[in-house]
Amino acid sequence: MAEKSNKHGWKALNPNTPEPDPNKREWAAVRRRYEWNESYDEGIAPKDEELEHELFGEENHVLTGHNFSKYEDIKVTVKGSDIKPVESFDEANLHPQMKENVALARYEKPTPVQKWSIPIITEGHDLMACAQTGSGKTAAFLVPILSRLFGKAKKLTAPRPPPGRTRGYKAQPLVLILAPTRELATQIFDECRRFTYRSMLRPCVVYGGADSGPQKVELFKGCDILTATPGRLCDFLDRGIISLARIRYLVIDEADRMLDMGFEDDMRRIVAKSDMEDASRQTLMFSATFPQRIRKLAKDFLQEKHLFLTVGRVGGTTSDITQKIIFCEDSEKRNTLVQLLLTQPPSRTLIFVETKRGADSLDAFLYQQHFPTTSIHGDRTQREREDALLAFKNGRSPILIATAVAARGLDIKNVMHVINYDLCSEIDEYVHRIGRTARVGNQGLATTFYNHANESIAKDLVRLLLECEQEVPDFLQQYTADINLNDDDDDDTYNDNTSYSNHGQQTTTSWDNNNTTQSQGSWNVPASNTPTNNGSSQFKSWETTNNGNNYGGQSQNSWGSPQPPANQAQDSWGSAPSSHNTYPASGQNWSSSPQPPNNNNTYQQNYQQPSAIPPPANQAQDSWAGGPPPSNNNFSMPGQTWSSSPQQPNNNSNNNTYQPNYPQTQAPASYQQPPQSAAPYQQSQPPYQSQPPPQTNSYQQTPPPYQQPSPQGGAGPYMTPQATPQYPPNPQLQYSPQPTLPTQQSQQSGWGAPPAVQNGNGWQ
Ligand SMILES: Nc1ncnc2c1ncn2[C@@H]1O[C@H](COP(=O)(O)OP(=O)(O)OP(=O)(O)O)[C@@H](O)[C@H]1O
Repeated sequence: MAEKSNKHGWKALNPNTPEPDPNKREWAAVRRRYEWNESYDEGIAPKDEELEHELFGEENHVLTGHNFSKYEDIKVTVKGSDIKPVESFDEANLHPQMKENVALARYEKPTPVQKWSIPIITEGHDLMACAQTGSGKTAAFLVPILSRLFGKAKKLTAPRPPPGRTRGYKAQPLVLILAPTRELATQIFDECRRFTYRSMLRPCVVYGGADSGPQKVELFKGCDILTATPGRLCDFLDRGIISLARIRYLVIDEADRMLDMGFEDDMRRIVAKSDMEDASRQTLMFSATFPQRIRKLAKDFLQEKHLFLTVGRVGGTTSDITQKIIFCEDSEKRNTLVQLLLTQPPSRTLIFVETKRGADSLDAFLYQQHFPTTSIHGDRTQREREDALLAFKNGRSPILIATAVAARGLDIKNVMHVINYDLCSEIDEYVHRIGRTARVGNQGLATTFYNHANESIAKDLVRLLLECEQEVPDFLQQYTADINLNDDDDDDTYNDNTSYSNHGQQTTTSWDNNNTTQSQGSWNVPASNTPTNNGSSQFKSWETTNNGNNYGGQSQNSWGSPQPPANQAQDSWGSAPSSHNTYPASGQNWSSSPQPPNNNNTYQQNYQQPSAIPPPANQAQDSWAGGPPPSNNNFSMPGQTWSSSPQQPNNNSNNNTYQPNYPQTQAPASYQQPPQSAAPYQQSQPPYQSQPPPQTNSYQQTPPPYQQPSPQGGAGPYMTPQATPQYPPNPQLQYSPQPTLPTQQSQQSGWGAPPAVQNGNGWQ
């Protein structure tokens, strides 16, 4: 969406960048790559200055940040073999052309994942590697693979067809790189263009949504390194346009996503049912997150003696991202977002929403508010998606609103701020989303709008905040109690137990009618939802569930985490607890709630302990419909009995209150009265609050005047000069103290004050 006008300092960072000419736009697949000529001698192919500038020009690439050296401190583990890491690219024994390309890319030192994966891949091992977002995983596989192939290219590559004689010709790549999104596939293709510069190897990309014609034309010019999204690749395999018979390296990027539901059939088609040979193939998997159940599944694709490399905790994130969580009801999100943008120096900002419609509607809203926005999501045409990304990259639209389609892998210079307008339900997705900022040692800010609908992710989120030494806001403090940061889930037991545990914790406490069960939420799986073995021995996944809800096909719906996503819980897990219900730590009694139990139940420590413990609302709904609680349901603390209710518990569980003066005549004989001494559970018990407690650094009644961000403040070369805001933020809604983005200054001097949360005017 084009910029409307600049009323508040936010404008296109590069306002003069022209909109793409619709007649001249070309697909990413046809971007120029180095074209080897048979007359060249290997090793001394001539330069192509224009292409070299396009591929390696500084303006297009993320440069290392101040904290690059902090990578040295991250713990690395390798399971499977003794490997000696390389400490420098010089030590890595790279092909001279690769050395030169690495230098052109300005890579001075390898990142940890590169230090280890270069020797692992060079020595011929299969690999599953997990390292933080933005830590150079793409080069970690491309550099050693291509370097090894450079010397053998003549021998290994398929002969090119004579021009115009492509009938019956099949592209036969040596390397296949699979990626889950079209944008990521084209980005990896761009990296391939860089690292194959002046070499004999020719990279190509195939991905859905774009014309297949130009992709085919490129394939028929020669394809040695193929990056693909699974759907389009399967299409080309079926049509006999591509053969995988020559594949030497299979790379599965974002492997946890690729092996999850949605891609499973395509992955089987590509790996198991194509002409790709197992014996001559080295398989490499990379991601920043790798839930245990996927690791187990991944073994089907790897040699038994594969290595497992982890840099930091699996699924962890970098401390270079300052993470801020703001309590914000849905109805206040737009308001909050505008104020948040107004209190930040304009800079490249990525806003994540949950739905495609939500993306369109927020895009339109911000545009009305004169913000230079654009959006990317699965319902936009591929042209629109590529244009949106380009506008975001070149600064014409420095605010990009995106769905999960942009969560993984995208590496865009100077994304300074990621805003989770809608928080996702899985922590791994959160890790990928916020990982679009703070790459290779740079700093970034991630702001997340949180409310009761997000409670299913709360504990994982708090764990991540604690692990990265981030501030845990008061309204999330309750989740800190039973988090043990030493409780690492990396233990890769690969056993055949298919129970879905909480990030690898093996204990799954089943849900039962006795709510004194205290573990972090698991449940008895309804019979029709049990994991099924749908084919191959290892491929155990959740199939279509009851109630017509199909949880296949979307990663956020895969049941990797122990709690079903909140909004689906009510559909298919009628008899299971809602993920809104949070249960206190082991050894604790039922902790109390600042508000009466309802569908958004949170149970906070400081609430006065009721004597009888009410069941969470929708548990009650199932177990207690139509009558008083049966005697076998004991919801009380040890040693106590269930207190009675003033009215017959009814089907509408939200109205059920359980108080001691419930007429005994309505209770079955076995139903027990509470002990005389027991205090009743009272609805009016203070401190009832419908909103979380105000923050200590909260809204000031008399805020200081709006401070224009300092002119030096800026996100680097793409910063706009600051204009006097003609549209200052509403002081009633202003953060205090002012939050700051990581400007060059603050990168050196540490962070500015975090965003505060104010409690007036419905702002929470
Ligand atoms: N050794 C290095 N020195 C400097 N920059 C590097 C180095 N290795 C990679 N980079 C740069 O770091 C950025 C991030 O790399 P890359 O996109 O491969 O990260 P990633 O680990 O795959 O991230 P994600 O998990 O988000 O996909 C890229 O711009 C890349 O060019």
